[in-house]
Amino acid sequence: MKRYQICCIGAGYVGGPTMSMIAYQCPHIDVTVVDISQARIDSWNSPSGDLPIYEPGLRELVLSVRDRNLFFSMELDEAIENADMIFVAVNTPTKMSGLGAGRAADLTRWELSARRIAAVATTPKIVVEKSTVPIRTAEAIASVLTASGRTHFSILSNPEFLAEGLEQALKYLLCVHFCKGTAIQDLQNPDRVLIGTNTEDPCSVEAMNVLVDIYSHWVPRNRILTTNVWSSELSKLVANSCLAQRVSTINAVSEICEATGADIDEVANAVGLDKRIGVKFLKASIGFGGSCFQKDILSLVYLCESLGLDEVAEYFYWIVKLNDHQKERFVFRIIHGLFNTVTGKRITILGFAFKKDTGDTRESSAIEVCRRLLHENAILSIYDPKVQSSQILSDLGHCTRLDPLELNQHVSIYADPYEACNQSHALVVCTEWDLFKELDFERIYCQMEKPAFAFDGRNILPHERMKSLGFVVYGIGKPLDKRLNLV
Ligand SMILES: NC(=O)c1ccc[n+]([C@@H]2O[C@H](COP(=O)([O-])OP(=O)(O)OC[C@H]3O[C@@H](n4cnc5c(N)ncnc54)[C@H](O)[C@@H]3O)[C@@H](O)[C@H]2O)c1
Ligand SMILES: O=c1ccn([C@@H]2O[C@H](COP(=O)(O)OP(=O)(O)O[C@H]3O[C@H](CO)[C@@H](O)[C@H](O)[C@H]3O)[C@@H](O)[C@H]2O)c(=O)[nH]1
Repeated sequence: MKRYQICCIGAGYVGGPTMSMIAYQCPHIDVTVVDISQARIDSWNSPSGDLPIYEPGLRELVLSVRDRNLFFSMELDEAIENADMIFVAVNTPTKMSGLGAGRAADLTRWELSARRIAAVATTPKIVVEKSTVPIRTAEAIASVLTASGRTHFSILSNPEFLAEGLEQALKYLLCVHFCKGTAIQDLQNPDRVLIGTNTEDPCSVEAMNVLVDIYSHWVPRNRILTTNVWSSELSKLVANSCLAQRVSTINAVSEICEATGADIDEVANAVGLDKRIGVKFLKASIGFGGSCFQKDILSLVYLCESLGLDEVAEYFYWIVKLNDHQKERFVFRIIHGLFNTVTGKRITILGFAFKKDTGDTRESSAIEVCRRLLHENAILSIYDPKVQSSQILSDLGHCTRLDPLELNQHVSIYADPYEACNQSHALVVCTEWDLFKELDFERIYCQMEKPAFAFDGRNILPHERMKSLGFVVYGIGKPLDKRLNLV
């Protein structure tokens, strides 16, 4: 009997991990992940397990199913034709030019994928929207797919809610055998899986049931929500906007704290203990990053503007504006703190990823902090335990437009945090890596120029201990150190 065949177009942060999980949980299904990037596919197939994405536990998961019922391939047409179900998990970044530039999601890759499916498929397919897309995309894609009239397509929306990094991604994706502790509990109880379909079309409902069955192999049935397609598409954008809105709210409050002497962690705790509010996503920071929040909020803003809902658009847009403001004011604190000039001063950047436990730098706040400091002629020493040097240089080259030679004169990347701190005027924490909490600050203090400054953009360092060693410490939303120059 022919085994059920799934194909996923897009072997990225979503396609790779989610398909690995389906393959692991459903050994009776063959899953083929395809991509146009040879480098990505080669990396997913790397014999040493040197995957294109760093995600704790992912390597073990992939190695346990790769070449059993999980395959990574460049043969798009073959995988599409063989598939019963096709997930589309290509990137949908913000448009950079043309109509809706800076707001609308760029659906070029999605449409290209749909056209490829339409051109190749000769047997009925279930097509699953895994990428985050604007509301009514499924409708547009249906027109592209059905135009050829060669076969039948059922289109489902199944937005992905996984968050990168250990705590969130593992809870959703990774299984009992690869991780221990609370992640197991969380894994067995993912918040929800959302499947949107055209409930008036019996074929679509049948397709939805097939997808529900697949998820039911490891997700409790009451956590699998089925809605109409538009609710599903909109829910994804709204979920990210709500999460980001919490971060922007607490970051706004952090500025009030600094102006008044209140402590942001105390306030967040007091507020979050109200069960109606909850403690999660109330950690003040240098601003949210990552490939999703800003892009998805802007997509929602664009939708509202297109619908003439200007006040609603403005409301959501302020989440992003506040985020930009938070990054800007963090850099101002550094410059003012260092006596209003950082020219020629060595500044150590601790962490470059957009959050801990990932090597992903997309929209990382560290990029903007570094860009502004480089603009002020600072010399940067950067350390991140997971981000490749080439990625850091590429991100900084892109945002500063400095050529590699100029960049090399201003930026050094270190594999050791202590070396990165040598002869530095200031430590700047951009990512909340756990290892930063455990550093030997006495040793670091001795290596640094005096006065030695620490600007903690994540409030993870031991501030009081560091102050007693002699550091001048700034924490987001923390009572200000009297030794900080606040002019
Ligand atoms: N990263 C996350 O944590 C996350 C979580 C939930 C949802 N999402 C959404 O999922 C989608 C994918 O995000 P990602 O982070 O995996 O992106 P990504 O950039 O990591 O991966 C996308 C992949 O698609 C490939 N691709 C692009 N066009 C293609 C085509 N025509 N044919 C074949 N392959 C093609 C690219 O080469 C790339 O490898 C986005 O819409 C994103 O908003 C991302
Ligand atoms: O209290 C908090 C929580 C988060 N952040 C920052 O917010 C950003 C996003 O964090 P997080 O949401 O944990 O990571 P993502 O991997 O971007 O995941 C988000 O974006 C994904 C892509 O759409 C969704 O699937 C997830 O549900 C959603 O959490 C990061 O820079 C975090 O440092 C804070 O500053 N304070």
